[in-house]
Amino acid sequence: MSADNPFRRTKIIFTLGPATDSEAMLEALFRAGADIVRLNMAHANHEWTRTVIRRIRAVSLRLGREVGIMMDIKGPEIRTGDLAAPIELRPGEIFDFTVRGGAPGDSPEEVRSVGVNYADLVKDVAVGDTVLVDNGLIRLEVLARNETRLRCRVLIPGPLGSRRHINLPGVKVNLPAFTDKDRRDTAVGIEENIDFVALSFVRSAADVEELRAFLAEHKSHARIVAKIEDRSAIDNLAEIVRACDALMVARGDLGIECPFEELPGIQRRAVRMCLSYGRPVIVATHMLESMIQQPVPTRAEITDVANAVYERSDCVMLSGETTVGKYPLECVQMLDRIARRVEAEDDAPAAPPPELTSEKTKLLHSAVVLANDLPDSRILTFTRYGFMARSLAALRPQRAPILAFTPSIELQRQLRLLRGVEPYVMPFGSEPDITIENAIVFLRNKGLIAPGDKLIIATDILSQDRLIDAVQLRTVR
Ligand SMILES: Nc1ncnc2c1ncn2[C@@H]1O[C@H](COP(=O)(O)OP(=O)(O)O)[C@@H](O)[C@H]1O
Ligand SMILES: C=C(OP(=O)(O)O)C(=O)O
Repeated sequence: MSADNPFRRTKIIFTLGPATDSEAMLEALFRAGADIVRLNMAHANHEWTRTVIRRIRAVSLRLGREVGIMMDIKGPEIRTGDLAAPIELRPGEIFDFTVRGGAPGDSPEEVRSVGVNYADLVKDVAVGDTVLVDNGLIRLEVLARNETRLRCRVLIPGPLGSRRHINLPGVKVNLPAFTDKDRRDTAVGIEENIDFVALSFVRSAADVEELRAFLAEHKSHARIVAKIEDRSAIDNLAEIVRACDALMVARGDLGIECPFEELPGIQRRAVRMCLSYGRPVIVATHMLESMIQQPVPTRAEITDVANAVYERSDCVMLSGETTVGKYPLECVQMLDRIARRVEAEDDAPAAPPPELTSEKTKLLHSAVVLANDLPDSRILTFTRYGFMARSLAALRPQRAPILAFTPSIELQRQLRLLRGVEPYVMPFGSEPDITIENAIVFLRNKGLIAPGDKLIIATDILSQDRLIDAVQLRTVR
């Protein structure tokens, strides 16, 4: 397909923050092709959350481009508290992490300190252990501990800002998978009708099931994204992939919790496993990190993004680049540009399909085989619950986009996550044939198909009063 192909297959997620939460910036980012907005609940209060969700919906409506909203809840994540101003930690400095309101009274005047959101930190960590702060940028060694504080020595110094993430590699943290804060955050998300909940530090399938039960109890249809971030997630990868609706390779934390040289292999294995189970997969963090400060990425970053596209991930994700970065719009444009270019030249042979268990998925597989055989064809499908679109996306057609029609706006937003799927909202007609005809007229009016184009239509059709599964080949007239 040509480089001016209107359909980018790889989807773009960006994290919302002060750099991007204005109406004007949202509009620019949606026009640039952003598919999903992520809200990181480590940094968001409920008032801001509600305000920005409503703003996103209003801008979507105005532009006629519905995007998905992903609420990223923090799970068993340990963070430092708020600081009025960053503390510049010095090499060799003695520094306290305090819990249960301990210190400053508990610490001598010359020892500086910060609060931590996890009271049992002082129990889980032993003298001699390493504490890493802010994605591993700052390193401390534990010298002593009591009920209310950990006393440490700074080994690798740096500036300590507000709500910095603490990693304790190898330490089994005794926090629940789905915390009270997560429940409160998710309840707000459900009220505001979010499309995805991303659960941080998923350690087993049971963690995903706990969130699923909560969503069901609150009658939410939000899809669950399991973030794999540590060693237990890697050990239990297959069961987590089976339990979730999508996986996120959260490389920020993975690169700290596991030896960093293992990260490329872990990414490759996780993406392949998702493809083999037909689960969507997101590659996240540091994709364009240098663009937080600079308007152009490094060559290595360009290649990293391309690699995620070559691996056939569903989505690539931006974090600091769009929360606090100087060039958020340029970052989305850059991902768009790299993905389109790589997709245009990707002529790798079709990947082996995921295990096809039902007759219906076998039929859809035949539709994808046909599409791969017909240059410049498009797949059309009609989906009420997303099954058809998800199954087709999982089969990774090589070039043909999957144009998915649904009567549900919620489903349209959720389908934005899927590689190769372009979702459209359209009421369904009284008979499948009428719906297909309406879809073709819609696409022609939008200039998305032209006479002579081949359409492979995967849907059920009415035959002598019976609905039968069918794959049709039509040429646009
Ligand atoms: N809603 C927000 N409000 C203010 N700052 C934010 C927000 N979301 C993210 N940030 C800032 O952007 C940085 C990078 O974003 P992200 O990767 O989502 O966070 P983190 O690395 O803290 O998990 C954060 O460390 C934080 O300083
Ligand atoms: C996406 C990640 O999680 P967070 O930004 O929430 O720490 C990550 O660690 O890569």
